[in-house]
Amino acid sequence: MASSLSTEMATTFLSFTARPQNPFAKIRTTVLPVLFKPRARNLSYKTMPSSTHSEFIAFKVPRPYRRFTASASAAATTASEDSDLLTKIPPDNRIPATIITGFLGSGKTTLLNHILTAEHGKRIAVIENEYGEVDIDGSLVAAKTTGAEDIVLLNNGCLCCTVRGDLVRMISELVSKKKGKFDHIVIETTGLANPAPIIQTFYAEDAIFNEVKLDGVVTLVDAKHAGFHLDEVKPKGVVNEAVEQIAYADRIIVNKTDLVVEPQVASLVERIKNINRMAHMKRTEFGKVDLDYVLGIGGFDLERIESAVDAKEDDAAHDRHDHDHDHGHHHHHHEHDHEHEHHHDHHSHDHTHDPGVSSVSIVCEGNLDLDKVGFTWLKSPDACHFFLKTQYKVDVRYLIVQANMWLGTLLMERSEDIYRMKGLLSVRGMNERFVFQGVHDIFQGSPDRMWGPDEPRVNKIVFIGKNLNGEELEKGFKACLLAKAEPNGEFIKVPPFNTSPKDLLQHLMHVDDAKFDVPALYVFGDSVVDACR
Ligand SMILES: Nc1nc2c(ncn2[C@@H]2O[C@H](COP(=O)(O)OP(=O)(O)OP(=O)(O)O)[C@@H](O)[C@H]2O)c(=O)[nH]1
Repeated sequence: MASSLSTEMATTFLSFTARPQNPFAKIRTTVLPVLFKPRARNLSYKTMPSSTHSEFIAFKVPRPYRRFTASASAAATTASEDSDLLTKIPPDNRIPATIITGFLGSGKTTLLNHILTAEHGKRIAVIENEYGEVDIDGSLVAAKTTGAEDIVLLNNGCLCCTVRGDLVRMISELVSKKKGKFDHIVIETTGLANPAPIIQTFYAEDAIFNEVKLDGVVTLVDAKHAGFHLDEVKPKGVVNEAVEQIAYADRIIVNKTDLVVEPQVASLVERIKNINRMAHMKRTEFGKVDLDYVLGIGGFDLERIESAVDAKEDDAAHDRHDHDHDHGHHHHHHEHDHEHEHHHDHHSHDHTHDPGVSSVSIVCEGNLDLDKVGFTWLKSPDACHFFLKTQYKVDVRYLIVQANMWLGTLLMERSEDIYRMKGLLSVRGMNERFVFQGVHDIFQGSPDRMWGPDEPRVNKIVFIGKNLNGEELEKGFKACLLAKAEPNGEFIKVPPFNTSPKDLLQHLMHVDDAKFDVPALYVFGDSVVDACR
């Protein structure tokens, strides 16, 4: 197998309600925020298939429900013991899947046909979601003579609610029966679908997660009618699908621009930006976009966080116009002073408490104190020693055990409201940028590339969600920044050596809580050990 187990370290995304057992080949340390929800105490686990995949996942619940979870698949390995783990990120070979969503009549099928008829060399499997008895879109889709490998599956019912299981089944079947015959899956939802549960399916269902990766959510917006749908006041507790579809998007296509005048589009664009400033946006007629705009987005890839936190409308001509309208709402702008002035930031965002769905972005320079922001890496030599005794090749620098403060608490208390978030952080003592992203209570974080020698260490976070209070978020975040004088911290390096998951468990069991703040753990491996105490 791979020469280094490090290349097998896996798994990042995990829902608190699901098991972390996905062997997709990425080197990651999963960082979980505090789990203080009752359901976090009902995590279910199962044995990892015996493989060389290895993962380590840690999170902690504060007392009295403190729970530390470590997960590692047992992996017999002859891995070299180098510590250069995080630079060896192997390709993610899972099949990418794109969700196309958008309100009724916004142009989803038109875009899909454009995708299917364009020359891109990809073999695409389509899952059509037709709500109701009659398969209308099915007959409209793939107007071209599709290649032999184009596969269209139809699902009657709404994928987002009643028949999510159907999606799992359809994708599983696709993978089991047609794997190798297609390169990409495109899922067209009904116009009334809320994308959240569909997105979550890709993380909550092992059968899918192990084979398919969510590439992105593309939302079509009808330039003529969207305003009306966005305005629609729903009864309490009922979501406005048009808003939700925009909020979860990685790409927003403002379609049917031929039907409206420019100022109308511009005002719609502003409105969309207030909901989602993370997504890239384009204006189109008949869904005519370059295909790489909608396929291969990497919307959920940590490697691509930067483009999301710096998102802007992709159409330069329209950017010009939009700048004229920039009144600081949700836009951030900052200048680098190149003196690494801590806490130096110039930014603005919505300082009002928006009860609807909106975006808040925080941009500021400075180093974060992980203890405060919500993560702690092991600082004591003992702790390093202990963790590096594993064969799991966890780089202790990134073994983040304690998740207890700002971000953790935020996610714990507000996960329902936080639809999506992405961030790029400068952490004390870490030479790499730390990137993270989340969808509700699914959270993923990892070190990314090194900071450049002259690169200002600027933190950027974008939240999209309900009831966001920009001022409060900013205050909470800034409280995590180190005081200016505080040194940049040092990593402790201890050479790793091997042990089995069981030994790891035993060791952890005897670790003093006070030292590690580890009240309990689970180890996943060839043998599952539940050591909750
Ligand atoms: N004028 C104009 N019409 C468009 C454009 N894009 C799509 N249409 C038309 O709008 C109608 C609806 O487009 P579809 O692609 O079926 O929309 P949809 O989102 O799939 O619709 P539902 O399946 O009902 O949710 C069709 O008649 C399209 O030809 C556009 O940019 N301009």
